[in-house]
Amino acid sequence: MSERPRLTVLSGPSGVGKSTVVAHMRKEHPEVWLSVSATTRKPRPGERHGVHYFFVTDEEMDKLIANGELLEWAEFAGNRYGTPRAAVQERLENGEPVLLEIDLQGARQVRESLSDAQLVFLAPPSWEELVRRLTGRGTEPPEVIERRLTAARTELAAEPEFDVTLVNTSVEDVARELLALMDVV
Ligand SMILES: Nc1ncnc2c1ncn2[C@@H]1O[C@H](COP(=O)(O)OP(=O)(O)OP(=O)(O)O)[C@@H](O)[C@H]1O
Ligand SMILES: Nc1nc2c(ncn2[C@@H]2O[C@H](COP(=O)(O)O)[C@@H](O)[C@H]2O)c(=O)[nH]1
Repeated sequence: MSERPRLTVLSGPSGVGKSTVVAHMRKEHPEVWLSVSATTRKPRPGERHGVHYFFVTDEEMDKLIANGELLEWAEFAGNRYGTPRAAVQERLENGEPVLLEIDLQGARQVRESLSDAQLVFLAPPSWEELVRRLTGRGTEPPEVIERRLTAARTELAAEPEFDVTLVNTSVEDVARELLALMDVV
């Protein structure tokens, strides 16, 4: 057992700013390793296979799940997402810090399988600001935004399950706090 948590989960409602915070953090600290998830979602403009996600078909996702290749997986707002197990295991065996950016269902599964994982909840400054960010991103049609906001109510209610809550008012501040929690700085 290590003295500090070696795997950190960053979770929080869709649109709260998880990817923005992680991108900011990794710009300054590219050594922080972020797991690349598999998803059945279609790529957004600018998203690249193997960089932002491994974009897979439903059949490929079925196989990943059936073969036990995912550390955790979940269905979120009509698509499936999962964390490839082997790459995470390899980093943990090398003693490298690992970061997962995943939804609440995935965070719960990680807590079950890796009891020393550190679960961090990213919260919006307000509900109105969350809606503004998710809508303002302009990547989803209104019906998908509605599904994500429905999920967000459940996710916000689960905040007490997490070890730490960070409120995403300032990307710079949250990125610094997350680095400190991961013991990178
Ligand atoms: N602190 C902040 N202040 C203002 N806007 C922010 C802040 N953090 C992120 N945003 C904006 O909010 C929008 C959503 O951010 P982002 O895509 O990072 O969210 P996410 O939590 O990763 O969403 P998802 O779970 O859907 O992938 C983006 O347009 C981003 O620029
Ligand atoms: N349980 C998992 N959730 C994941 C994973 N990768 C991403 N996510 C979460 O899905 C939603 C939607 O993501 P988006 O890119 O379509 O906006 C968001 O909460 C992500 O954090 C994963 O491997 N497992």
